[in-house]
Amino acid sequence: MRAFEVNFDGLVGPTHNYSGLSFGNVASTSNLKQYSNPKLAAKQGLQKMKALADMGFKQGVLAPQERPSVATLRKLGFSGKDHEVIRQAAQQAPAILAACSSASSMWTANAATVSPSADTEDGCVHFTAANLNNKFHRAIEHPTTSRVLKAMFADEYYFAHHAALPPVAAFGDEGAANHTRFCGDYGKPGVEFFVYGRAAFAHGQPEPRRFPARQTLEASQAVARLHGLTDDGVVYAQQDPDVIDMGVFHNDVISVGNQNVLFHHQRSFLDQQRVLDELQRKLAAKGVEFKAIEVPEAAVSVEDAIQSYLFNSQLLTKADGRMMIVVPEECRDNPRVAAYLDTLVKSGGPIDSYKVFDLKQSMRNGGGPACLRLRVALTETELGAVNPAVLMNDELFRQLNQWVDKHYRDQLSEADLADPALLQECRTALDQLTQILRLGSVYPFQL
Ligand SMILES: N=C(N)NCCC[C@H](NC(=O)CCC(=O)O)C(=O)O
Repeated sequence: MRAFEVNFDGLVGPTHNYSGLSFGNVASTSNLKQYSNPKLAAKQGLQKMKALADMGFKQGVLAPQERPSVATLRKLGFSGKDHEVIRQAAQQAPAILAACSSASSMWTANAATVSPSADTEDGCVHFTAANLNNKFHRAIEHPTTSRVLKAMFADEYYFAHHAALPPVAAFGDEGAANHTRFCGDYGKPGVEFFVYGRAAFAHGQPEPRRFPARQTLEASQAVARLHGLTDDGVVYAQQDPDVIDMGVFHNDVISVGNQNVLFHHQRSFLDQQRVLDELQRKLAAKGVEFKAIEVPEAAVSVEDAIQSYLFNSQLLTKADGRMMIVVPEECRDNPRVAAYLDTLVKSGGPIDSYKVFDLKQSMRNGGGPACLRLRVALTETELGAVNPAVLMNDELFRQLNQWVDKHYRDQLSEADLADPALLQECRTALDQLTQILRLGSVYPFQL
C-alpha cells in the first residue's frame, strides 16, 4: 500500500510575541522585548504550507492554543473575572503573564513523538504528547495538544494516543525535535532515532554545563516502550553537550533526516562514528542503505549552523525520488552556508535542490522550517482516516488567510499582553477556527 509523509505545520497563534522565555535558545533570549507581528508570522507559516502543498507534498495544519492561559494564571493564585486575572498578573507578575501568553505551540516539532504503524507492535500509529517540562511556558501546552491531536487523528482503530510523560526533569521530553525516523519506503518498517541531552538516572555521564539538556535518555526510552518499538528498530544517541552549551537546544538544530538520509553536522553526537555505524547496521538489516551527509566544521561552523538554521530544515522526497531541502532565508544570507548549499545540491548526492522561505517572525524565537512541522508517516488508508478539514488545499488556504486578516494584530509588545481585549480576540478567533478545522471543543474556554 502507498504511504506518505504528511507534515502538519503549526498555525501561529494571535499572541505571537518575543518574551525571551527560552534560556539556552539564543534567538529567543536575544530578541526579548522586540515588537512582534502575529499577522505576518501566521502568513509566513501559511505561505510555506501552501507552497509545499502546491508542489505535491502532503500538508496539514495544527491549530494554535488558547492564550493567555487564564486557567494557568488561576492555578497560580490570580483570581476574579478573566479580565481581573489578567490585570492582576500584568501588575504583579508580568513575566508570568508573558509566559502564559506565548504562542509557542506553533513549533509543532515539539508537540509529540509519532511512530508510524509499520514500526509499532500493534500496527497503530502512536502519538505521545511532549511534556516540554524544561520551560514553564511550554509545559502548559500538552493537555490542549493532546485534545487537538485526538480531534485530528480520531479513529481508534488506526491511531493510539498517549498522555505526556510524568512532568519532571528526569523525564523531560521535547517530542519529534529529538526524534528522526529512517526507512526505505515510508510504509515499510524503519529505525527510529532518539537523541537526548543527558541521562537522568546515571551518574558521572557527560552533560552540558551552561545551558539545559531538555531531553533525557529515560524519556526517549519511555516513549519507545509506549509505542511498542523493538530493539532492532531503535537507536539512541547523546547530543554533544558542548554544542548544547553553544545554543543547540534541540537535535533538530544540528541534524535532520528523511528516509535513508541523515544530514548532520560534524559535531552533532557524542561518539558520532558509533552512532552512524549502529544506524547503518540496523537499517541494513531492514534492507535499507543508510546515507549520512556530514557537514564539516571547516565548511559550516556550529555558530553558523545556529545562526542560519541550516539543519533546522525539511528534507522532502520529491516525485522523482530525489530530495529537496527547505531552508529559512537566513541560510541564503550567510555566505558560508549559501556556498555550502550550492555545493550540496550539485554534489550528485540524494539532495538535488533547495527551497528558501521567509520565516523571520518564527526564526526570531528560534523556530525554523523543521520546528514548525510535525511529521506523520501514514498509509493511504490511515490518511483517509485523518480529519480532512485539517489538510491544506486552495480553499483552506483562502479561509485561513481571511481568518488571520480578520482576527490578528500586526503588532504586539509586552505591554499589549496586559490588554484584556487580546484574550477575547483570541477566543473569538479560536472558536471560529475550531469550526473551520472541524475540531469540536478543544480549548479550555470551550470545555
Ligand atoms: N527546535 C525546535 N524544534 N523548536 C523550536 C522551539 C523554539 C521555542 N522558542 C520559544 O519558546 C521562545 C518564546 C519566547 O521567547 O517568547 C523553544 O525554545 O522551545
